[in-house]
Amino acid sequence: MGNKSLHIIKIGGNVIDNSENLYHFLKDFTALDGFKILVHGGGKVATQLSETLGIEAKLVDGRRITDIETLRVVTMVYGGLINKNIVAQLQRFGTNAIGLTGADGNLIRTKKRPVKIIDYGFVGDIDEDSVDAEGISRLLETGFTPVFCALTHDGDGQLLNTNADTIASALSVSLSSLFETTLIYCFEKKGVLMDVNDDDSVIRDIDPVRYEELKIKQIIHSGMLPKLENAFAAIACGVKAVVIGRSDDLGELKQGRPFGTRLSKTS
Ligand SMILES: Nc1ncnc2c1ncn2[C@@H]1O[C@H](COP(=O)(O)OP(=O)(O)O)[C@@H](O)[C@H]1O
Ligand SMILES: CC(=O)N[C@@H](CCC(=O)OP(=O)(O)O)C(=O)O
Repeated sequence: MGNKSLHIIKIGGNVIDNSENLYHFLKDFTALDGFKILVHGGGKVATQLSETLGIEAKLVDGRRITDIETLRVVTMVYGGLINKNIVAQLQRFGTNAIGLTGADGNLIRTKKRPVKIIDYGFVGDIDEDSVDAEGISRLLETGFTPVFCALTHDGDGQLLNTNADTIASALSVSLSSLFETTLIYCFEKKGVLMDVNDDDSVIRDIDPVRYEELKIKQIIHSGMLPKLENAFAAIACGVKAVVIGRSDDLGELKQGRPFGTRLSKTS
């Protein structure tokens, strides 16, 4: 593990969809010290545009079935609309952002998900060789702040749709060999909650044993399940810390105040 600190921060569709939240988040992101990478989703916006275009959005366990028409939509939405807007806003705040898919610079190469029971279409699965940590490190050292969207490629000319939480986790694992890496998942709630409707019920620490209990009691469900699977996979593979919290509260981190839910390897 390197001794330079790196924050990898992922924002989801609900943050991107709200221009005020996005503005505040990007301002706080700019204020964070050290090396930084931003990863964004945008599933909500892609679903909205698909429906406007008369293309039915199909998701199984939070993963989008990406046929050729849907791939065109997500390429426009993730790689174009959302990515370029975020980059332009970060430039306004003085962050020298560079917007990337995994195809750019061959930085994230994936394999099309094999068809088992479900055919996910043009969805890319990340493996241990997918991320070019050295290439990303060179960008960071040159002064750029990479902004990755949820698109990767197979090296054979095909763009693939890859879940943004998984990209953030894979980047953090791979870059842990070069940096002391913290992975932060930002979304619209204050953290992992005991009651999903009560923002004052943040669970401050979760280890794998507690996670299993919370799953059985169905306190954690839907989109939070793959997020936590990705998060635990990251800390098991050398990522220094994983935190899940509200995008609006990112400033608390800089102030050293409690922020969201922290995941730990053991209790
Ligand atoms: N215990 C929990 N605490 C907080 N959120 C939860 C919990 N269980 C399920 N969720 C759901 O998980 C969602 C976050 O996952 P997801 O929609 O995939 O996030 P993102 O916005 O990053 O894409 C929340 O909007 C919430 O509805
Ligand atoms: C394969 C797959 O499911 N890809 C995701 C990528 C976007 C994403 O992850 O967006 P959020 O973080 O906003 O959910 C999708 O198309 O929904």
